[in-house]
Amino acid sequence: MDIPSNLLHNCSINSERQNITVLSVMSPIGVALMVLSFVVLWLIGKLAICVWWRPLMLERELRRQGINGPPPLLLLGNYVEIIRLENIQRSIDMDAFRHDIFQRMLPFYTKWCKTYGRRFVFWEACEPRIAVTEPELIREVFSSKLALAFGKSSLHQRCCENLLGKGVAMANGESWAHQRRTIAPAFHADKLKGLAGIMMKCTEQTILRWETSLQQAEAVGKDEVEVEICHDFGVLTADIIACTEFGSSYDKGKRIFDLLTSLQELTLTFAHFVWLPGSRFLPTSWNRETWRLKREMEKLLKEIIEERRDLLKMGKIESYGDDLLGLMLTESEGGSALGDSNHDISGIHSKRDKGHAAIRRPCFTTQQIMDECKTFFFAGHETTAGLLTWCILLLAAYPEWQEKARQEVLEVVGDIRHHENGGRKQFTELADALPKMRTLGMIINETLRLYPPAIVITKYALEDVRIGGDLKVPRGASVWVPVLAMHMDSELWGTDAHLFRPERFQHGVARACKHPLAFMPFAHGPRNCVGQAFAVMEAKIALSIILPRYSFSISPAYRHAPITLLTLKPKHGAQVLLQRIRRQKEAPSPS
Ligand code: HEM
Repeated sequence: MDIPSNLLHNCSINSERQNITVLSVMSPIGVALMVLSFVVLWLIGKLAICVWWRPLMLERELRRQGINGPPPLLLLGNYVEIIRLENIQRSIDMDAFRHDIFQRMLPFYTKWCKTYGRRFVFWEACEPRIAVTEPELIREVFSSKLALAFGKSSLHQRCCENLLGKGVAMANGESWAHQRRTIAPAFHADKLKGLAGIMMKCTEQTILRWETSLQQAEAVGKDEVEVEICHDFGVLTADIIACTEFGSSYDKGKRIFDLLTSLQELTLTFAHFVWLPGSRFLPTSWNRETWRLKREMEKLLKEIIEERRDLLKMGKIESYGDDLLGLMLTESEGGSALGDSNHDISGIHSKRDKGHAAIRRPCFTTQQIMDECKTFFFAGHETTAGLLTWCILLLAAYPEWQEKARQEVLEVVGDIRHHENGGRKQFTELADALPKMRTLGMIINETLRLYPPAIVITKYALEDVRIGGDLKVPRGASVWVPVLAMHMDSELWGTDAHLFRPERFQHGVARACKHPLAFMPFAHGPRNCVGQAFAVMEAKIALSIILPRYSFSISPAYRHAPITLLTLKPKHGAQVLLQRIRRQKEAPSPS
């Protein structure tokens, strides 16, 4: 049927008039309210998907595969139970310097393992973690093949946002691959040798402080003094990383690290609230203090970066230098101070790599350089301080190993204080001699086995991943590897797994236990610790300077109570008694 055109015209005029009337009737406040309610509804919908719908789907998927676990609470997951069990353990000290600390450190794991088997799921807020201990599965998760499929979860990233920003340790996918390629060569053996001098000088500073205390004790007729090495090694490793990162800009670098330390303390205190959606945007006193510290720290970092750029522009320096900052600055301008950046992670080829050389090497922005600087400080400071602390505590408890290590150092490099005027040659000689210190290497490995600074490693699935043929890790779930449990597993290490026996490493790491990958203090694969060689070199240098000069025994004040505060630490500090070693035939000083 034909509709007369004038009728249609009249109709459309009428509806337009109605629309205009509706809109003109609504006040601006009404429009704003309407928009606001849409936004609120959208936010509620999004929140419901994140905290309820998606976790529900993940839980169903895992249950379908026969992976069960303790029932999670909405929003909190199993946090309440985890914290409750941890608090019980933390409130008591151990009765002796025993090393079976696994039950103490991961009480919830031991409990749920018994109920649900070794492969089970638990929830940190809205994120499921699948506990996995089969070495072959772990090998696959750490492999190059899956390096881009696993990464860091958003909860993890939120937790560390103020400390690490989007640096390599928190990056995912292609962004991670680029950052890793760029920084990895800075940690290669040839570059590290050049840092031996800094490591020696910083250790000398620590020793100077001990000397002052010893002289005061000797003045009142005592021949030993108590030192708290957890603090002292914290200062030492912070000094080393500040010098190696910023070189000549050390003073400002030190101030930055003080700010970062305060930021870390704040973050740790309030870490339990990070799962609350939006909590980090609220103007609470904690957030305001965090923002202030972050602003001040980034201002200083920018100043250091700009100063270095200006010096080069004015021709006062020939290159950006070979401290870590210098290497990254060269890269930021498209240079190649870091050389061919494909070493460590060969086998990972992102989509962009193929054929696009220009895209393959995008430059670092100033923000990225700042985030990398923060990352090196955090990743490289407490971890190595922990290694040194536990190592000296163990040597204090096992004097026969202390003496073996001392004799080895004396045989390989002698008492290093006699070469203080040796200059650069002496530093490279020391760096070259480090691999010969095999006993020290075995002691360091055994320390890292019993007291690994990172007691768990979590790998978040950025896409659906199938591992071991039978396990599908859905996107949004994580594989959770209890490193400490693997290191203490008597099936892998034998019935003496809980004992300090450095000799188990005498034929190398691969033959120390039944599976070559069961020892993983630095993780494995392309996303392992980029600073591994740096850390071992630092520890060996510090020990080879300290051991020939002093002997250690455990102080009666020491209470054995390991806890995790980012890394594994002694809760009440690490008090040892320090005594000067007087050798009968002191070699004459070359000076
Ligand atoms: C005893 C000392 C150290 C231990 C036990 C250790 C352990 C680890 C572990 C287990 C990881 C993997 C973490 C994960 O995937 O969740 C890691 C990553 C990392 N470590 Fe270390 N670390 C140590 C020292 C250092 C040092 C000295 C530096 C730098 C100066 C450093 C820089 C890094 C960086 C940048 C990453 C992230 C690598 C990436 O995601 O590609 N670490 N470390």
